[in-house]
Amino acid sequence: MASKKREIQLQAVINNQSLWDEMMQNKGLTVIDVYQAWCGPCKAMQTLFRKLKNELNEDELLHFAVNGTIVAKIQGANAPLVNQKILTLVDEERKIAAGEMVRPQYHEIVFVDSDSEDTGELSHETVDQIYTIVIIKPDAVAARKVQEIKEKIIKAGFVIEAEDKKPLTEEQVKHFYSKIVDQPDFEDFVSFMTRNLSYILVVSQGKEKQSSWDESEVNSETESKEPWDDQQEMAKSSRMKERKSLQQYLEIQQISQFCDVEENITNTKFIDVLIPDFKKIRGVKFEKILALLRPALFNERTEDVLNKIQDEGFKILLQRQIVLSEEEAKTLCKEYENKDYFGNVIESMTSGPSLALVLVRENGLAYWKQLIGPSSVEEAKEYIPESLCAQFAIEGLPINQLYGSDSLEAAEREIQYFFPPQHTVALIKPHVTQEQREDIMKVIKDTGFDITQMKEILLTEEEAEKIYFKIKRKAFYKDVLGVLAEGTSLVMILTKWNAVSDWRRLMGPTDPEEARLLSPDSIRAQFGENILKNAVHGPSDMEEAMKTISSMFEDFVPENLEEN
Ligand SMILES: Nc1ncnc2c1ncn2[C@@H]1O[C@H](COP(=O)(O)OP(=O)(O)OP(=O)(O)O)[C@@H](O)[C@H]1O
Repeated sequence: MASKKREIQLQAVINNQSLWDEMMQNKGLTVIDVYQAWCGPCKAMQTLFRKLKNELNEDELLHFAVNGTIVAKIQGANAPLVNQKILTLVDEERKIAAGEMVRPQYHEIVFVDSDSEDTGELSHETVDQIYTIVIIKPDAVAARKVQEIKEKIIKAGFVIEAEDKKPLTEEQVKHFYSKIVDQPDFEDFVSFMTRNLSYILVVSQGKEKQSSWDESEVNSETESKEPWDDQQEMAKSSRMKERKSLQQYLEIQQISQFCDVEENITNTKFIDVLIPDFKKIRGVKFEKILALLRPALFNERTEDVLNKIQDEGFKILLQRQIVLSEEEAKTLCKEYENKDYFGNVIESMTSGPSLALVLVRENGLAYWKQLIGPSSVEEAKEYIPESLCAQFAIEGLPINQLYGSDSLEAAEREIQYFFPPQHTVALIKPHVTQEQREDIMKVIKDTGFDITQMKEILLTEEEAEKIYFKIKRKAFYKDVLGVLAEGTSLVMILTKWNAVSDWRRLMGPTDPEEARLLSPDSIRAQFGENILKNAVHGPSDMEEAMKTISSMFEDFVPENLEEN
């Protein structure tokens, strides 16, 4: 570390174009601080720069533009973030100088005048958070490690801001793994990553100061000797640093072998390449709940209730009519078991079909509870007349005609119970382009399917038979084989309640011409060319689905399989 007393030239003032052009010729990393002389926080930033310059002792390195290209921008006097960014970039420059890494391809950041910045156009360039991206690798996804890894990350106090399960595109692999693109087997690696499902997590630090797993204490004595104005801020930042290495935590938990991690990301552009709508979804807590319209309400006012539910911003993911058994009714009416009318409640609950729904919305659990109101109609009418309980009360029935899960754990249990998952197979045929494949996979996910397994395969005659055994004797079978031999197909296991018939509905009629007439939103209508090149395939019943799954995915063990 440099002596604190060493005289250094901290900064050069740039106040005209030619000085700017000259500065942009600098070798290495240049930090450019744009500030107003009267601005308080900017003075604190100067202190931070002085400290970093002293500690790093890198006259050639401490800049924020690299070889004439602006590579990052931080808005506001956010000392910890600037500190972190500089340390990361300097570390990168050192590695490049030592030949340990190749210089990344920077995308130059364009500066615009403040008017256009006010429109928010550029706000995606930088963020006020430091993120870590975790890619759970395909073999770990196939081994169903995702849930365990996510739970551990959350338990350690980190926050999962966004997540997605998909095969990465070539561009995404090259972007995330830019540091290893020169390795000899990189092309094989790209092909492995693009043909299999990865799970992407964008993680932030969370608010906790010290998480339970972190036993390393910061030496506060050393820190208190630092004479800097903003030493409190710096000490806090360094304490955060102690606890925040997700990579370190994954290693301690012995799960780092399943993940690739990129830490200290302060530029959402990097994240956008992997999760394009990150800005929109970050921090948004979409929650799935089970809701129920009890028989009397279902019988009388279903449409009004469903409209109201959608007006309140809920998406109805799944719905089914179900006549409850006495035991099921007792479980769902537990809150009334001490009331003298409990017997009548159970009688009415089992008297006809209820409507079970899976609803999803931001903060869905709390929102639904508040929306439906109290459990008794009397209380609702007196205190919360706008609640659904009061508005949709049924004459002579004292209880809330709507039910909702009590907690997210209960919701998960109840959804599994009322909507047991089923597996089916989806095949995307070779004529479908990469771009169309991605569109189809998005439609599949948006319709509530989980893509549980996936493989890209050239369907030889022998492999094709595992899927098309039912039409082996048809006259057109040879033509089907011909279409499949034209290139690789994507074969997936899709999981969801009612997966077999819902997938067939989503595919649409066999002939795309007919599909465009009868079901214009279906996949075959949108992506099919003719009856042979009709984009996708799916089994016609459970038996065919299970037979295909067991022959195409030998290691796959179905989970919670529906018994019908
Ligand atoms: N009359 C036909 N002429 C040519 N090809 C056909 C004909 N009927 C079906 N096919 C092709 O054979 C595939 C399998 O036929 P099948 O009768 O099983 O169709 P499906 O059950 O409607 O659709 P899929 O099985 O593909 O989900 C179809 O997807 C289509 O590409």
